[in-house]
Order: sequence, then structure tokens, then C-alpha cells
Amino acid sequence: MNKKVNLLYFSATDNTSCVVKSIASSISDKVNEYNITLERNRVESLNFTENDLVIIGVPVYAGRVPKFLVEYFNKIKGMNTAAVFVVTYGNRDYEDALLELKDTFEKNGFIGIAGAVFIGEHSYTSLLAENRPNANDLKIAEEFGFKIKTKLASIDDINNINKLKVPGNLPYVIKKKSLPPMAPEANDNCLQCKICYENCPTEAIDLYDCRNTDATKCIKCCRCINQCPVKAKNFNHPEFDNIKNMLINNFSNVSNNPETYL
Ligand SMILES: Cc1cc2nc3c(=O)[nH]c(=O)nc-3n(C[C@H](O)[C@H](O)[C@H](O)COP(=O)(O)O)c2cc1C
Repeated sequence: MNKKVNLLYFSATDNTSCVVKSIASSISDKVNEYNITLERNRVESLNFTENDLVIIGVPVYAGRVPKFLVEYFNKIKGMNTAAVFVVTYGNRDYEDALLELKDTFEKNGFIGIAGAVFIGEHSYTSLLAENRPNANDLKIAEEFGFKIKTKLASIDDINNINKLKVPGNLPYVIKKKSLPPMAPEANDNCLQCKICYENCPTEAIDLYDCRNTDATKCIKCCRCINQCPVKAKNFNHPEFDNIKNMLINNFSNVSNNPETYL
């Protein structure tokens, strides 16, 4: 099966984008990219056909697909379109995220042919999975890409393939506790360079004073903290510190491995 290869990903701190690009590099040297990290790139409806392969990647937020993406995902339609589902998580757990990603797209005309879970440095602290995905993770991603290519070549009729199975619970587990609205604050290093304003995935940062962020829009993705050239931004909130400390105490000494499903 010769398909047009497409990448569709949200990636606030670039872990997911590295992984999906490595997977795609083994399948084709011509890849169509839909980077939906910024809000202005999550407006148009997208339609794919049976001639497409779409590799879809998101980070895990609270064990699930980031909530704010689900509405947009319902504007993306397939027509017996082959799909690969990929999530990256920060070494705690990915719970129902991969299953939810697969369910969301399969009910909109996509047929899952593969799925994968990779580990990325936790957005909240580099003490969890520091510098991952690392060279070994990306090698596994490339090998996974080759396996997808082989599988695609062996498919005569996509409607007749075995249904893809991935881990997760049905119904999805609902988390009881989530962080209250909050946003990163800027210290005196802030140069008002507007890099954070231009790169915020939910347009939560004030154009005229980029030290100010609307806490009700902030998704706590840490992209502004990550991209600030003078390290001016940080969360200063006791509940954020509690979660960060819990993560460090429980998950900084374990090292999880990528998982692939074909
Ligand atoms: C709001 C939020 C919630 C997160 N929830 C989880 C989680 O439930 N489990 C986990 O292991 N990592 C969690 N993480 C860490 C990210 O999944 C991880 O760092 C991911 O690789 C980030 O991908 P990106 O660089 O493509 O944005 C969370 C990060 C954020 C910002």
C-alpha cells in the first residue's frame, strides 16, 4: 500500500514532535506536517482519504489526551484512513491516553494500524526522564517506523486487518484532583521579547505585557517557561510545588521504556 504520509501533532515542549518525526523518517522522506501546537493551526477542519497514512501524536496530560484538543480532533475526518497513534508521557504513567486517542480518531473514519507510547522529559521538572526522548528512544521510534512500513506493505484491504489493541480502561478513569487555575509568573529578567506570547498554545499571554498570563486560559503546558531565552518564567504556586515534589519523590528513580503495538 503506497500512502501519503502525514504527521499531525501537538507538542508544547517538543518531546512528541521529536518522536513522531523519527517514526515518520523511516516510512517516507516526503512527509506532510500538521503541527497543531498553536491555536491558529487548530481552526480548519481536515479531511483525509484512504490514500493517506496519518501519524498522530500528543503528550499525556493527567493520564489522558489533553482535554482542549478533543473538540478540535472531532473536526478531523478520515475515510478508511490508516492511522498510527503515539503518546509521550513524563515517566509517571500514561493511563488511558493512548486508548482515548485511538477511540477519538477511530470513531471519525480512521483505522488504527499501530500505536506507541514514548517517554519525554516531564514538563514540570527535568528530574523526571531528563533529556528524553534520548538517542535510544529515537532509535526505537525509527525501528517502529520500519515495522509500520512493512505492515502497510502487507495490507491488501485495510477493512480486513485485525483490530488494533492498546492498553487503557473503559470507561476511562476520571481523576479526582486537578490543579486550580494558575499560570507562570515572570521575574525581573523578563525582556518583553514576546517569544512566549507568540508561542503560547492557547493565546493566554498578554501582547502588551507578556509577564501577564490569563490563568483561566493557561493549560500549564510549560512552553513559555521552556522557550524563554532568559529563564524569566516559572510557576510560583504551592499546589504546583506539591505536585512537582510528589512526582520527584515517586518517579524520579524509575526509568520506563517505550512500548509499541502493531
Ligand atoms: C498539564 C500536564 C499534565 C501532565 N500529565 C502527565 C501525566 O499524567 N503522566 C505523565 O507521566 N506525564 C505527564 N505530563 C508530562 C508530559 O506528558 C511529558 O512531559 C510529555 O512528554 C510532554 O510532551 P511535549 O514535549 O510534546 O509537550 C504532563 C505535563 C503537563 C504539562
